[in-house]
Amino acid sequence: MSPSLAKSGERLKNEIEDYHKGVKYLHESGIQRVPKKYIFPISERPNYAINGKQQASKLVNHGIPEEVIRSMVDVGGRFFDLPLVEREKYMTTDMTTPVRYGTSFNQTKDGVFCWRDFLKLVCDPLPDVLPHWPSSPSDFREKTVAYSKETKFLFLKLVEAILESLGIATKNKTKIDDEEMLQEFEDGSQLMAVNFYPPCPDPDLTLGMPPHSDYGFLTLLLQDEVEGLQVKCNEDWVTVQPIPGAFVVNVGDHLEIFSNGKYKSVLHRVLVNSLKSRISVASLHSLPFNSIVKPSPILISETNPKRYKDTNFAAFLEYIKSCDSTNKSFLETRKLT
Ligand SMILES: O=C(O)CCC(=O)C(=O)O
Ligand SMILES: [Fe+2]
Repeated sequence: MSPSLAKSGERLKNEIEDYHKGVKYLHESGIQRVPKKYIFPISERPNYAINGKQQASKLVNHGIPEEVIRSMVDVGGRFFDLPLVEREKYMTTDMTTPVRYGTSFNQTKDGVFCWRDFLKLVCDPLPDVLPHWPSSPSDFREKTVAYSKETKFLFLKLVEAILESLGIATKNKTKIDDEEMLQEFEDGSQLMAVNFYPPCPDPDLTLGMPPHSDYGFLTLLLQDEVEGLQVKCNEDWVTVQPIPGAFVVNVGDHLEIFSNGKYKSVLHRVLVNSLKSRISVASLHSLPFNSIVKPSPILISETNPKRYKDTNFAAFLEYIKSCDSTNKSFLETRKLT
């Protein structure tokens, strides 16, 4: 934990407590919420610009209708506008529930809370999880289902491109193995995190999210027009400028393991600001929950030995329950020396 976070713990503790009692500046200060209407210039032609050397890429021209994207940000914002009695129905420390409303990064472990609330939704299998999702706002499920389906489809397109870039699958998917592999991703897990960062009275003293990498294969991240996301490039933190309607594609730990280190998961964090609230929607995709994630055997040879241990979700969940899971620390435990 950085000293500035620890300091924020002393300075902001009372304000944070007030915030989690549901008071929040947002309702009292009259600060304008995220504007709800944008124009999203997404052209028709798909153009998947994924480059093996990049860890986070912005994806435009992805073909997801602008209305689906706009509605997701809008309905996500309206969920966080609900009275606390409505939101707190979904508060739980049980990480295995299909819906979880909470705060900070890891609520049960963080000594100092980050300036972020979240709603996490397990998206598969949809018929099982949907009845657990919030029923308020009344259009929440409809809008979120549409968004989760579109992002899943986009994820599969990206996986095809990534497998091809690694020389694992062929372009025309003529091999049975290729189809089986893609099927596994199709049956894979999807978790959505809707993040809400209220205006913070002293943004220099805290963070919206601490430095971390996402555990999955890829994250499709949608941010509204308020900046805050930063990725670590060499020694610098670089702000990822929001482009309306574009996705930030973050490589997660599972892809780093699967590619035996050819793709590197991206370390990222979120800054907050004193003026505007911010919303982001992260769609985390990976293999099925019970699958073993391991370096692809096709990429392993005598000259290119296996660099990561096999892992699974259970190991990850155990880890985050017991340790501080920031700074790519889980991935470090998976490395073979
Ligand atoms: O709010 C953001 O831009 C990033 C959110 C994020 O990193 C996450 O949900 O894992
Ligand atoms: Fe993240």
